[in-house]
This record gives sequence, structure tokens and C-alpha cells, in this order.
Amino acid sequence: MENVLECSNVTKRYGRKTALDGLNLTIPAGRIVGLLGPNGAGKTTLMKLIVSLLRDYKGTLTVSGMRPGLDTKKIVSYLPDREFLYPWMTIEESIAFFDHSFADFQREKAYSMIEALGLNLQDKVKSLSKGMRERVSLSLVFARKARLFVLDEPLAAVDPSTRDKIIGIILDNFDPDSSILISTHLIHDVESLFTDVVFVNDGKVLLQGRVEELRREHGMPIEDLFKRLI
Ligand SMILES: Nc1ncnc2c1ncn2[C@@H]1O[C@H](COP(=O)(O)OP(=O)(O)OP(=O)(O)O)[C@@H](O)[C@H]1O
Repeated sequence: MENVLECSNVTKRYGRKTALDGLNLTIPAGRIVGLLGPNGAGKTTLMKLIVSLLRDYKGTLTVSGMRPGLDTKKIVSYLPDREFLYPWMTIEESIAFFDHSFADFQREKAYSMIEALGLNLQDKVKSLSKGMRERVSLSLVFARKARLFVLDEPLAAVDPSTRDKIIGIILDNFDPDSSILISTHLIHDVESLFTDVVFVNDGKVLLQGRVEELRREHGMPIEDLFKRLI
């Protein structure tokens, strides 16, 4: 099966600022990849290129062999770093909206995640706390049968026990034909989720590897390796 994501020598500039600087990254199917790096490393920029919110870049970037665009939007499920729910909708209406927007949306899966996360379908988005809205967003994003899930800082607002519950739901629902790319600063809290990690700094990949191998090779948890490298 072809790689879910391939980036070769990807460079993205905002005016004179270089956000990605010849970045190389390959993600095969079946991986849950932590995209780790300090503020300004280029994580959000990379994600925006993958989901084709930004188009002007140099190098080659493909999702399932295709350049980002309308066709890849059908197979990439994206959780942006800002809120995207409509405040006036109920959770149920938000589910219906996603159902209409994406052919691969699995309504029943959304309902069961909403229930598992203790949310009420009739509640209006604007009445929910930040952490609750994050739970709804994650349920919607993961209810798609996408090939690639791109999550920009998904777990920042939820409490630790909900975080563990969400990690459980992600793992239970993980389809090995797909891959998940997650940017986060909460390395310690979500390390158990990752099969792989990618360290980025100054728009470049510093180190990429399987979590088990990196832990064994360097004899330390991923968070300590991050602190040593960056
Ligand atoms: N619209 C923009 N215009 C100009 N510069 C930008 C723009 N967006 C990002 N940058 C710059 O590009 C670099 C990479 O930013 P990016 O948001 O991708 O980093 P990040 O790794 O996601 O950071 P954080 O962890 O803080 O979210 C930074 O130096 C940032 O200032």
C-alpha cells in the first residue's frame, strides 16, 4: 500500500520568514505519529499544507499519492488549532452538518463517541465548556473513515481523565489502513498513544522514529529525549 503521507524537501515561506525548510517526512499506513517541536517549529504550517489550507510551497507533498486539493480533502480528516463548531448548533445538529459535508462520515460512530464522552446530543455548542467542545470536535473528526487524520493540538483543553478516555477511544477505533498525525506539547500525557514520533525544529525534521526503538536506543522516555534534542 502506498504511503499515507510523503513530504520531500518541502519549503514554505511567509514573506521572508522560512517556516518549513526542506522538510522530509514519510508516514506509512497504520501509524499514530506525534509531531513534536517547540513554538514556531512549523507544525501548524505543515498541517495546513497537508490539508491544502496553504498552497504556495516548494518541494513535493502527497497524501495517498495525490497532491493536496479537493480529492485529498475527501480522505483527510482535520482538527484545526482553532474552534470550528458553530455555536448556535446543538451537538446533534453538528453531527448532521458533518454527515452532510463528508461522504465518509459514520453517524452511528459519532453518536457512540458522544455518549462515551458523557455529552448530551441536545446541548447547544455555545453552552459547552472549552473541554466539552474539544470532545465534540474530536468525536466529529474521528467519526470519518479517513485515510489520514491531522490533529493540531487536540487535547490541550480536556482534563487528564477525559484525555485518557479519548486516547482509549482513538486506539479502539484505529483502522490500520489509516494513519494519524498529532501535534502536541503534552508529550508525557499522550506518549502512550504514539507508534512513532517526529521531532521538528526550525522547519526541519531533527529525528523521526518508532517510539519503542527510540526509547530503547536512547534509554529514556520520549519527553526527556525531546528536552535533550530541542
Ligand atoms: N501567517 C503567517 N505569516 C507570517 N509568519 C507566519 C505565519 N504563520 C506562521 N508563521 C511563522 O512560521 C513559523 C512556524 O509557525 P507555525 O505556526 O507553523 O509553528 P508551530 O510549530 O505550529 O508553533 P506552535 O507550537 O506555537 O503552535 C513561525 O516562525 C511563525 O512565526
